[in-house]
Parts: sequence; structure tokens; C-alpha cells
Amino acid sequence: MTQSRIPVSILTGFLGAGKSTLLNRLLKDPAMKDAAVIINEFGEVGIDHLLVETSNDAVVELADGCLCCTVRGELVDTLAELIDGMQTGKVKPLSRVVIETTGLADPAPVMQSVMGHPSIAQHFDLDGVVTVVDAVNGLSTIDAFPEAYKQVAVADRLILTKKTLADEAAVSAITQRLRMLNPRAPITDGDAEDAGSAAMLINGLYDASSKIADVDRWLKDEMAAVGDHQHHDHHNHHHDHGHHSHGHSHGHHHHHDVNRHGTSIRSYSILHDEPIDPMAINMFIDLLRSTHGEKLLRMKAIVALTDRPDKPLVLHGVQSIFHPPVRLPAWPEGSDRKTRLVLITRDLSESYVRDLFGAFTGKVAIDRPDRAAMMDNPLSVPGLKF
Ligand SMILES: Nc1nc2c(ncn2[C@@H]2O[C@H](COP(=O)(O)OP(=O)(O)OP(=O)(O)O)[C@@H](O)[C@H]2O)c(=O)[nH]1
Repeated sequence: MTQSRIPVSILTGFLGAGKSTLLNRLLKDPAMKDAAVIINEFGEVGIDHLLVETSNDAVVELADGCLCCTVRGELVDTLAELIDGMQTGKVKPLSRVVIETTGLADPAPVMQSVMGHPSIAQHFDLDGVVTVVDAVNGLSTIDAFPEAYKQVAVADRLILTKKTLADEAAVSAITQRLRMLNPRAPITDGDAEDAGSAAMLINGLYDASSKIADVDRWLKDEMAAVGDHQHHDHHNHHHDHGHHSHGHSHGHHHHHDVNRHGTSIRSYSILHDEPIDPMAINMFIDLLRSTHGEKLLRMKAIVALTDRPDKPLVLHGVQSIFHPPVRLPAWPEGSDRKTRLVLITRDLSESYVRDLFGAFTGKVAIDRPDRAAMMDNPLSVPGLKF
């Protein structure tokens, strides 16, 4: 008996473009009832899985690493486990699998894990790559980050988000750029009702020949890389990352992946036990944004405030944009109810950010200015307003 293969959709897009927001909308579509979702997070302390609103129990989180080489083995294992689970009846029959990549993911190895791995390709079909692009930061991001460029070029569908935050000229410029990099993929307005419908994920069997010529080459290069990988034990790669930050030079034996994202990109998190004064968190964010906004590729935070610590505040920063904070009615299930910030920065030292946070929240390192000193001396806090 031949079984039909399960369609896999890859949902990608640069840091903060709106992937999780779109995924949350998609998961509300009844057509997604029997879908499994694989989420990958870049950062040692996950927040995403706390924020995915779903009653769907088939959500798998691949933590710690970026979904290029390090987690590739894990992705293949997870897909194999889903098949195994279905065969033994532990997992319900799946109608679709959605893989949400990290914002920094090179999509080619992720695609190749689905299409190029012999035992995986037997059970799954790559049914399209959906790439989310943010209308405000999209253009500069595509120029600055090869991953973002590739994410757009490989797409079967592009979803343009945050149009209401960008002016008309910016929307037209990014649209032109998307057209150039990917002439055939439809561009869907992220605000449109149908952008959140499961139909967005149905794009037909992946066809590299409908893309710019680079795409075929990237996929072939990855195919060759998979050959290399099979000589290693994937799980060992996991330990190549440092404890507190991902410098993203993967293992030394891993030559083709070295500096895939450049060593200047770092991911780290800040944990804090005590509820924080709303003023203090505001000032910390204001200061960080006004002094180093462009280096702050992404900040996600869930914060316990002194006023109603049972209702956490969720903050999203994406380069120049800080989205309006959202107060949750309660802590997500399974969370430890503690404040956590996950930051992805470029050319910004972790200790600077930690010290700044410490200065505003009362945990002050020795020989560092505390909050009072910083507030007394406006010269040391450019951009801070009271
Ligand atoms: N105004 C507006 N905000 C949006 C839109 N899409 C997403 N956002 C906001 O952008 C922020 C980041 O959205 P996410 O969905 O978390 O982005 P992401 O791509 O999953 O982020 P990473 O996982 O860090 O890569 C959140 O504050 C969202 O509310 C949109 O179309 N319009």
C-alpha cells in the first residue's frame, strides 16, 4: 500500500518580521487542526513556545541553536519521530507539518533536510516556503543579511507585514525589491484576512526552477553539505555553542558553516527574579533603543512588573521598531513566572546590556554606575527623557 506523503511548509522570514504572529493566526484556522508545528528558537532561553497560542498538542520546540547546521540533525530526527509516532499510533495522523525557522536561518539547509534526506523524503513533500517580510526593516535587512536575501529568493509566497507602520514610498520600494529577487511568488498583504488562512500554505510541490537561478545552486550546495554531515554525529554539534552566547562559529570541524551569520551577532538572555518597576523597564528600553537601536536586531521579553506581577508584560523590539507592549491576562502555562529577556544584537557587547539592565533594576555590578548615578548625570545617558 502506498501512503501519500505529508506536506511540509517552511515558514521563514527575518528576525521579528512576524512569523509567530502569522503562525498564531494560521493555527486558529480549523483546517490546521491536524497539523504539527516545529518551532526553532535562537537563544538559550525560549520565549516563543510560551507565546504560541494553540490547543494543538503537536508543537515541538527545537531549542538552542539556529536552524541551519546545528539543529538540522534534530529536525531530521523530529520528522522521523513524527512518522514513527504515527505508525505506532502515538501521534495522530498529520495533515501537514509547519516548520517555523529562526529569523537568522539560512532556509536552504532546512529545505534540504526535507527534500534531500532519503528517509525523510520518503514520507514528506516540501509543499512550499512562505516568507514573511517586514515593510519597515525589510529593505535594509535584505541588503545587510544574506540569510534574509535567501529567505526571499526561495519563497513560494511572500507575506508583507507591518505596512501600516511604513510610508507609501517604503512599501513601494520593498515591493519592487521583492519582485526583483523573486518575480513569481505572490505577495500577500499581511493585514489581509486571507493571510492567516491555511490556504497560504498550499503552494504545490517545491520547484526551484521557478526561482532566480541562485536558488538551485544553494540547494545543490546544501546537498553536498549533507553528504559531509553524514560523517559526523549530529548531536555532538549541539555542544559547539557557548553557554551564554552564540558566536555562531559552529564547530571547527564544520568548515562550511563557520561564521555563517558572522561572529558579531550574539544571542543572550537576561533573567530576573524580582518584579520590576514599570518605570525602570521603560527607561532601560528607551535608553537601549535610543543609543543602540540599530544594533538591536531583536529583543523579546516577558516581564513581571511590580504592579500586578501576575499579569506579565510582553515586549517586542525589531531593529528600529518597538512594538506597543502587550499585557497578558496571565502567565502562559508552564512558565516559571520570572522575567526573561532574549536579545539578539550585532556589534553590541553583552556586558553593556547586562550592566544597563542591572543599573535600572537594582542589580548593580561592582564598579558600574547604578541607576541613581546614571540619572544624576544626564551626560552618561544620552537620549534619556524623564
Ligand atoms: N503593526 C504590525 N505589527 C506586527 C505585524 N506582524 C507582526 N507584528 C509585531 O511584530 C512583533 C514581532 O512579531 P513576531 O511574530 O514575534 O515575529 P517573528 O518573526 O516570529 O520574530 P522572531 O521569532 O524573533 O524571528 C510583534 O510585536 C508583533 O505584534 C503586522 O503585520 N503589523
